[in-house]
Amino acid sequence: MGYTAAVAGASGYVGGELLRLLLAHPDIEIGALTAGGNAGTRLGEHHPHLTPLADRILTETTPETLAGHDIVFLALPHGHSAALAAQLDADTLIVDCGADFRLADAAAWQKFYGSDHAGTWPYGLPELPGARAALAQTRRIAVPGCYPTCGTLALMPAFAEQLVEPEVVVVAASGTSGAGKAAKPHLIASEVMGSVSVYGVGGAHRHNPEFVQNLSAVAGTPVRVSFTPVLVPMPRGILATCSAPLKPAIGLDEVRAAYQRHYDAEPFVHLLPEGQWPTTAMTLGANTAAVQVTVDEAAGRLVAVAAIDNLTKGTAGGAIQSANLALGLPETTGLPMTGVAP
Ligand SMILES: NC(=O)C1=CN([C@@H]2O[C@H](COP(=O)(O)OP(=O)(O)OC[C@H]3O[C@@H](n4cnc5c(N)ncnc54)[C@H](OP(=O)(O)O)[C@@H]3O)[C@@H](O)[C@H]2O)C=CC1
Ligand SMILES: CC(=O)N[C@@H](CCC(=O)OP(=O)(O)O)C(=O)O
Repeated sequence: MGYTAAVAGASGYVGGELLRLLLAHPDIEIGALTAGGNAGTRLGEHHPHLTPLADRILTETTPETLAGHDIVFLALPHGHSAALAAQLDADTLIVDCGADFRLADAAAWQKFYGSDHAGTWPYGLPELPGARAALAQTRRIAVPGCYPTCGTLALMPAFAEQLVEPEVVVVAASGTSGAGKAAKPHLIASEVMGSVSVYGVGGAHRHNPEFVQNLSAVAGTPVRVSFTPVLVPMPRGILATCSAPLKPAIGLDEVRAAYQRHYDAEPFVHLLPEGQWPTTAMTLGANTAAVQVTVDEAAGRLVAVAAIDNLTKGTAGGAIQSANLALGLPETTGLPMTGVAP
């Protein structure tokens, strides 16, 4: 059976990546493509790489243009999803790539996003314990932030198997497409190109509460997270380096065995052979996460590193992976396992 999908925000980076992946999806046909100020323009003006769709005209983003599809992917700035979702059929599968429905803690939402909390939808990270069952029964999906996808996958087995204390440090480097295509003051090309910089330091980044939510749920106890994002001069990719104090008497063999138990059967999470470390390049354009873990004996810490493509596993690919589950399709349908190199 075939499904139709509308993409709202089709002129943006996430919209473009959704369309690249949907063009290869055997069960989903691409329907309406919408935008904001760029409504009325050709898709090819924004995504010249999407040749088969180049002459499609972007329409306005309204409940009417999005209605009548089986699936609606929302790739819009934060704050737009609730009003649109309220006017679409309850039967429509809505996959929100924005943050509006990710957090369960209304106070944390208010603190980090400064607006009223819209609500909470099932969280689209299928690798988390219990997530697949929730996604299989929902018509509403909140796609995770790209940093939390990467860092949570790096640390999940350590918390699921109680190997570490609930105190985490995450330093994650991202390419610039994570910020979207709209001009931002900290993304002036001549300054970004020749430098690496931190931002959102000291617990200020809005992905902090998302990390806390994910890791605390897995650990079954509140986890404190110190997260520092780093901007690097490349278009795509996130590399998260994460560490936490090991519980007494936990060694490398036990740590590796735990990661193997959790990830050996995961289609998109690749635990690398011992000694090989993730790079963003190995995940470029693929819906995969590359993960490695070791023990720093002198420091008494577990160190885990994960790499993803922020636009693929980090957003659009993860969104389609979760949508596949909600539609009852094989989870891997239409999603690339292989990247692009060099
Ligand atoms: N980039 C990433 O790596 C990730 C992004 N996300 C989230 O995905 C969403 C999309 O991000 P991204 O593609 O990077 O952002 P972009 O800035 O690249 O694209 C935003 C899209 O939304 C449209 N838009 C903007 N304002 C409005 C409006 N008022 N009404 C209707 N449409 C509007 C834009 O249309 P127009 O061209 O007409 O302005 C464009 O199509 C965001 O919520 C983002 O936080 C989530 C995880 C990772
Ligand atoms: C490099 C960069 O700027 N990255 C973005 C995160 C992208 C992401 O995951 O987006 P949302 O949580 O907004 O959906 C940022 O730090 O704001």
